[in-house]
Amino acid sequence: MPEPSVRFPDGFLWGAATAAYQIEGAVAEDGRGSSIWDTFSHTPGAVLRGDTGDIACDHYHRWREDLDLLRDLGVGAYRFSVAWPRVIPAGTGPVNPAGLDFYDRLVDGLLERGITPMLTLYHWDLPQALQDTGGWANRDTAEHFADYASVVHGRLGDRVPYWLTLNEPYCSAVVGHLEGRHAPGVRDERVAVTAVHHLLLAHGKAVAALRAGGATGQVGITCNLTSVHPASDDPADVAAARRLDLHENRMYLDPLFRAAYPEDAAAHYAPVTDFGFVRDGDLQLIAAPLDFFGVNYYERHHVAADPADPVRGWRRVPPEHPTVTDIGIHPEGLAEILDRVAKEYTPLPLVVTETGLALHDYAGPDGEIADDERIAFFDGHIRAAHDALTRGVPLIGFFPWSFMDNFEWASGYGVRYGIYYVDYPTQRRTPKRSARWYAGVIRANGLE
Ligand SMILES: N#[N+]C[C@@H]1[C@@H](O)[C@H](O)[C@@H](O)[C@@H]2O[C@H]12
Repeated sequence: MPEPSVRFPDGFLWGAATAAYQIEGAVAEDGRGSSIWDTFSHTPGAVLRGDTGDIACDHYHRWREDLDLLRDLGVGAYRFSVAWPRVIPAGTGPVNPAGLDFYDRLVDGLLERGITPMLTLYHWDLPQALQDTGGWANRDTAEHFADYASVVHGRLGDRVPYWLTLNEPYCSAVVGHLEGRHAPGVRDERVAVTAVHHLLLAHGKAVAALRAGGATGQVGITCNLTSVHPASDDPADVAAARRLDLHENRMYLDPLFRAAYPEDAAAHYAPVTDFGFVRDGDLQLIAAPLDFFGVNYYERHHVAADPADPVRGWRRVPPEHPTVTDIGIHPEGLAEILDRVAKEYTPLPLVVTETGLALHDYAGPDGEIADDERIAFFDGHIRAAHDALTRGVPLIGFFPWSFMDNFEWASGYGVRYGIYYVDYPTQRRTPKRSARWYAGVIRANGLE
C-alpha cells in the first residue's frame, strides 16, 4: 500500500459517533424513563413530519449487529452516549439495573471487538421528571447529573477509557431554551443563560464525581465551536462578529479553561440577567482540570451587524453554496478552531468528536449509495485536521458524524448524516460509498 500523502501519527484514534436518543429507540422498554426529547418529539409541530425517536435505528435491539459493522469499518474507537433516563428513570433516585446492564453489554461488546469506548454522559436527553422541576434552569439538576455520572462510572469506569461529560452545552442551553427549536422548547434568554451556567456547573460537578470515583480514564467535555468572521471590515460588522463569538464560543471556552465568563458577557446579557446565578466557587469547579477536549465542528459564520438590533444583534450572512441544512462547507474553519483552542485556551489533547455533512442520500439502480459529496467533505476536513496537527496542535482523534443515519432532532429523519444508510422500515443497514472510503482512510491511517 503506497504511503499516504497525508499520514497521521501511529495510534491516531479513528472513530465514529452516535447518541442514545438518535439511534436506540426502545424508549419505554426495560424501565427507561421519559426524556425531554420524548416529550418534545411528541409535541405537534416540534419535529419535521412528527418524527420521534420511539424506534429510531432500533439500536437497543440491534446493537450486536451494529458493533459488527463498526468492527468491519475498522474504527479504533466508538463514541456513544448513555441515556440518563434509561439508567435513572426519574433523573434522581432509584437506578434502573436493566438500563445499566444494556450499556455494560455494549461496552463489553466493543472491547471484545477491539474497539475503544468513548462515553458521553449527556447528549441532550434530560429525564422529563427533572424538567418538571425546572430542568437546567434549576441548579439542583447539576447535582443530580453528578450523581448520575457516579452511577455510570461505578458500573463502567473499569472498562471505559474516555469520558465526555456533556455534548454541546450551547445546543442544550441556547437551541433548547432561547431558540426553542430543541427540547424543552423554551424561548427565554434569561433562562437560556442560566441554563448555560447550570450545564457547565453540572460538568464541573461530574468531573469531581468521576475523580472521586477513582476515574483512571480520560475525562473531557465536547463543545460545538464555530469559526466566526465579520462580513466586512465595517466596525459594526466586526463588533457583531465578536458578539456572536461570545455567544457561541467564548461563553464556554472561557469558563472551562479560564475559570471566568468573558469580560463582555455581563454587558451583552445585561438586559436579561445579572449573572446572579453564579455562586462562590462555581467557576473554579467548572474549570476543573481535564484530560482531553472534544470539538464538534459544523459551521463557519460570516457575520454582519443586525440593523434591527445593532447593539446586541448579529446577522449570519447566508452561505453562497448552502448544504441541505443551509450551512456552508468550510474545512478551513476546523483547522482555525483547532489552532485557536490549542493556542488561546489549552494544551490538552484534542479530539474532533464530530463533523459531518447532511445529505438526502438514496440508493441508485445499482444499489450504490454514492455519497461522493460526503467523501469530499470528510477528505477536506481530515486534511484540515492534519494541517492543524502539522502546526503542532495535539490532535489525537477524528470521529465522523455519524456512524449511521439517525433521528436528526428537529429535522427528524428528513436528513441523513450516516456513513451507513439506514432503511428505517426494515432497519437494514447499508454501507454508503463513504463508509468504504473511510475504512480505507483508517487502514492507511491517512489520505492518498
Ligand atoms: N446538526 N447536526 C448533526 C449533529 C447532531 O446530530 C448531533 O447530535 C449534535 O451533537 C451536533 O449537532 C450535530
